[in-house]
Amino acid sequence: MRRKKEKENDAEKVKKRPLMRNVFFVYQHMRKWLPESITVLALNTVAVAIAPFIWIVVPKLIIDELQGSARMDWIITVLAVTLIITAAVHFTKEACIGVFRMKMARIRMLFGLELHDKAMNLDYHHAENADTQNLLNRATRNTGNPNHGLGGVMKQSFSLLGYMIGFIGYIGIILSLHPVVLVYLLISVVIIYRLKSKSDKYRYSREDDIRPYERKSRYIGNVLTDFEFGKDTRIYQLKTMLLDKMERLNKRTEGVQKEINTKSLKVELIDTVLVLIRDGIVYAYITYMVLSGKMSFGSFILYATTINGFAVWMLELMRNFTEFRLAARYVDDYLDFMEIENEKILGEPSPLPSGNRLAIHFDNVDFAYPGTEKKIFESLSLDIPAGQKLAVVGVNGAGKTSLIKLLTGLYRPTEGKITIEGTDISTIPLTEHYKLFSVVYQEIKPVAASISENVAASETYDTNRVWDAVQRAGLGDKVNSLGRKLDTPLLKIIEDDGLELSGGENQKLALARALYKNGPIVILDEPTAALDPIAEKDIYESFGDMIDGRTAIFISHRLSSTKFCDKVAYFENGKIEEYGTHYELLALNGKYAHMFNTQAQYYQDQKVEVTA
Ligand SMILES: Nc1ncnc2c1ncn2[C@@H]1O[C@H](COP(=O)(O)OP(=O)(O)OP(=O)(O)O)[C@@H](O)[C@H]1O
Repeated sequence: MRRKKEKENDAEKVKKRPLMRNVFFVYQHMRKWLPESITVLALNTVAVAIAPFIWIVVPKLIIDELQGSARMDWIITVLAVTLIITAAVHFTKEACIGVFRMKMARIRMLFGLELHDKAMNLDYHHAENADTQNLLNRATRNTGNPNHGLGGVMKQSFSLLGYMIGFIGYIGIILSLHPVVLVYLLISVVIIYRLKSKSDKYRYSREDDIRPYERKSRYIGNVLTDFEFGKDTRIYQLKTMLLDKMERLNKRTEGVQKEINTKSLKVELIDTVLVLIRDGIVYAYITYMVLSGKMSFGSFILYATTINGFAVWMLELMRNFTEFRLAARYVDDYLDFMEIENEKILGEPSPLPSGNRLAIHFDNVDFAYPGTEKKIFESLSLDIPAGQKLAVVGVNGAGKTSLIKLLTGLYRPTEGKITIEGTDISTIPLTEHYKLFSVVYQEIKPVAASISENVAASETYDTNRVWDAVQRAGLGDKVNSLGRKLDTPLLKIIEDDGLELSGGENQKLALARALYKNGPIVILDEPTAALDPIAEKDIYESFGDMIDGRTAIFISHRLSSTKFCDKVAYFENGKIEEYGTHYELLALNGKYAHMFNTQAQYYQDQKVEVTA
C-alpha cells in the first residue's frame, strides 16, 4: 500500500515544474524588488570561493622556500599579504551575511504580501475547500520559514556558487596529484549524493502524509486557546476530548517522522563508511609518494590539506546543493497556490448596473456546492422587482443563505443564470459585483482596528458618515460612552485596552458597516438574532428608512419581522413553496401560516400562563 502511494507521489513529482524554473522565479523577484541583493550575492560568492585556497597554497610556498633558498624578506612579504587578504575576505563574508539576511527577510515579506493578496482575491468557494487550505498552509511555510522554499533558495544560493567555483579549484589541485584519485573521489561523492537525494525525496513525499495531521492538530490548538471557544470548552468540558484527539494526531505525526528519520539515519551510516575508506586510501597514497621520494614535503602538506578540505568542502557543497534543490522543489508549493485560477467571467465583461433601484431575477438556477452531488436548488426561478423588500423564510437548511451566496457571487450557479437589471452577473467582474451589496450576516467578526475603521472597512473614511451609520444602527449611545469614541480600538488581541463588544453590539456594528457602504442592494441575513427586543423593534421601525427605496432581501426566523417586507418567499428543500405578502400567506393557511402561528402561539401561551 505504502509502495503504491510512494510511486504515485513520485509520478506526481515528475509532473512538477523544472527546478531551474523555480530558481529563476526567485532570482527574478530578487532582482525586481531588491537588485542590490544580487550584488551582495556576487560579492559573497567571490569571498567564499577564494577563502579556502589561501591557507592551502601559502604553507606549501613557505615550506618550499624554507627548504630551498629560505629568503626571510620574501616569506614575511607573502605572510603579510596573505594576512591582509584573509582579513579582507573574512570581513566581506561577514558583512555580506548581515546585509543579505536583512534583504532576504524583506523579500520574503514581499512574497508574503503577494500570497495574502492572492488569498484574499480567491473565489470564495476556495475558502471552504480543504485542499485549497492545505495548499495555502504549504505556501505559507515558504514565506514564514527562512529555510524553506523561497527563503531556502535565497539562503542556499548565498554560498552555493562560491562552493561550486571552489570545487573547480580543488579539482585542479587533485588532478595534479593523479587523475585516478580524482575519479575515485568523485565516484564516492556521487554515490553519497544519490543516496542523500533519494532520502530527501522520500522525506518530501512523506511530509504530505503529515500535513493533514498538523492542520487538524493546529485547529485543535486554536480552539483550546481561542477566547471565543472559551465558554464552550469549559461548560461542555471539551478539553479532554480535544486533547485526546490532539494526542492521537501527534502520535501519527511522530510515527511518520520516525520512519523518515530511520531512513535518513541509514543513509548517514553508509556516508560515514564511504568517507572513511576514501580518506584512508588517499592518505596512504600521498604518504607512499613522500616516503619514496617522489613528492616534496611542501607538496605533501598541499595535498593533505587539499584532500582534508576537499572532503569537508564536498560535504558542504552537497549539503548546500541538496538543500538548495529541496528548497527549489518546495517553491512549487508557493507557485501551486499562486497559480490557482479564479473562475473567469463569462464572455465580454459587462459594466456594473447603475442606480439605487435594481431588479433581480433568478432564472432556472441549479446549484450544488463544489465537490458535492446534492443539488441545493433545481430550476429555481425568482423575481425581485426594483425597490422590493423580500423576506426569505424557511426551516434550517432550506437554502436561504445559499441563495444569498449565489446572488453576491460567492458561488456560481451550475445551471441557469442570475440577472441584475437584465445583466447576467457572471459577466460582471467580481470585484465590481461586490460593490452592489450591503450585507449583514448572522455571524460577524469585527477586526482588530478602530470602530471607525470597522464601519468604513478602510483606514480612510468620512467621519460624519461613520457617525451617521453608527447612530442609525443604534450604536450611538454606546460609542458616546467610550473615552475614545469612534477611535476606540476593538478586540484585545492587539491593543490591551481593546473593546470587546457584546453579540448584539457586534450585530449593530455590522449594520452600521452595511449602512456606511450604502450599496444599492441590501441583504440582511438574520441581522437581529442577537439583538434585544427593544433594539430589534427600533431596527424594524427604521428598516424602511435604512433601506431607503433600495431592493432588499431579509432572511429571518422571526416571522413577525416579515410584516415589514413587501413579499415573503417560503423556502423548503431549495424550492419556493409559498410566495405572497405576509397576510396573503396567512390567509393561505399553509406552511408559512403554520410556522408563524407556532411561533405566535408560544408567546400567547406564555401570556395566558402569566395572566392565570
Ligand atoms: N459549503 C457548503 N458545502 C456543502 N454544503 C453546504 C455548504 N454550505 C451549506 N451547505 C448545505 O446547503 C444546504 C442549505 O444550507 P443553507 O445554509 O443555505 O441553509 P439555510 O436555509 O440558510 O439554513 P439556516 O436557517 O440554518 O441558516 C444545507 O443542507 C447545507 O448543509
